[in-house]
Amino acid sequence: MEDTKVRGRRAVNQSPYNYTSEICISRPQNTPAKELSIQLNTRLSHDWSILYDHPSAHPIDLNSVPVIDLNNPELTNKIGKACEEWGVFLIRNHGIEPELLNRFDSQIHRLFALPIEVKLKVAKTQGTDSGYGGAPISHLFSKFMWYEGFAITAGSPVDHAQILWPDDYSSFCEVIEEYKKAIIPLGYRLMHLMLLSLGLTEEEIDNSLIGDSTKIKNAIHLNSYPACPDPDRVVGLAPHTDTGFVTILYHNGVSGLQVLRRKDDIGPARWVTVPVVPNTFVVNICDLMHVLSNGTFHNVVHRSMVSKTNQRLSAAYFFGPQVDVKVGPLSELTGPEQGLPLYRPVTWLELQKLKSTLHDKALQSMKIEELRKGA
Ligand SMILES: O=C(O)CCC(=O)C(=O)O
Ligand SMILES: [Fe+2]
Repeated sequence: MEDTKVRGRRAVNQSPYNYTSEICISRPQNTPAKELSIQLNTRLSHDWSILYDHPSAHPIDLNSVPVIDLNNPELTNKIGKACEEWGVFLIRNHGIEPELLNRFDSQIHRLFALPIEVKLKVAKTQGTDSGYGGAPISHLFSKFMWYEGFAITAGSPVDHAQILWPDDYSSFCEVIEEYKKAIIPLGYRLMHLMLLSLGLTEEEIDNSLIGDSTKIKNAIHLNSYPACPDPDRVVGLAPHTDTGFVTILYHNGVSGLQVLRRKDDIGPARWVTVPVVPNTFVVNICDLMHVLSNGTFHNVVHRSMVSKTNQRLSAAYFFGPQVDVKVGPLSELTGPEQGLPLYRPVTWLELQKLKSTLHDKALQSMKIEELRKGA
């Protein structure tokens, strides 16, 4: 027993696996992959001490993440309530074929199963956000995460896929394309329902930026959390909120995602494990949807934990505004009767910059009340 623990601890303190995280932030444009890998391996620390910042909910906490059937006749209300109370919910009967999801899953698995030398050929370089690398939020934390990822931000991953699989890159690209085609309408449908639940009319939604697809942009992050010998001392993806409007998350059925439930009548703030329910996606409310809803929807803090025995794979599909689009509280939700706007408008890029310096205080700094105090 003791022996296993010591082995586990050593594995966590010394570079435990044969690939490296944090490639994206530290790889200067021309560093050879091998040299980079050596540099990173000497400074790895995956040992997190802040994991127990909030207690974990009892595993059978009855008050758990809502599961919403998209065929429910009360759908709009259910979605509105889940966005306000939880900022996260599962959706079933979403219309995406299990067969497509199986093929998507196999390709994610195939990607991360490649040897590290091959994956490093498509490592993100400074100033780019597509490709293989560490956690996109790694610059916010001093510890490394038990994570490797592959980001597809600008259209097709074909350039990278050709490098990864010179002889068979099309099966990866095709499935990514099919997945996007299926998930994009689902994202729009969910955002539409969210605005309906806030009381906007169909016409108001059509005239809002959610109704204008040229103003929306999206990206996929494929995530891998390998099995870890000492899972209680590492974190797969550290606590964060997503910055865009909405994230739709696919995962391979290995538990690990946790959301921070706010203090309520039942108890103090606590980490709640998102249940694994077959044939569902997880939907998260992100920062800019919180802003758009003038604070009504909860941008949920979440993190990923890792398993001792199973690799966890996930794919986050992010919907957000185009870089130059300013997002502020919807005018329909503010006024003499509803109240003043809580936030000044920002672009997605601006918010990302604020988060990289102010961390979880970024939204606070955009509060109009806060700005008045400072004036
Ligand atoms: O893998 C997960 O469960 C969560 C991923 C996530 O939060 C993200 O990609 O932003
Ligand atoms: Fe996230």
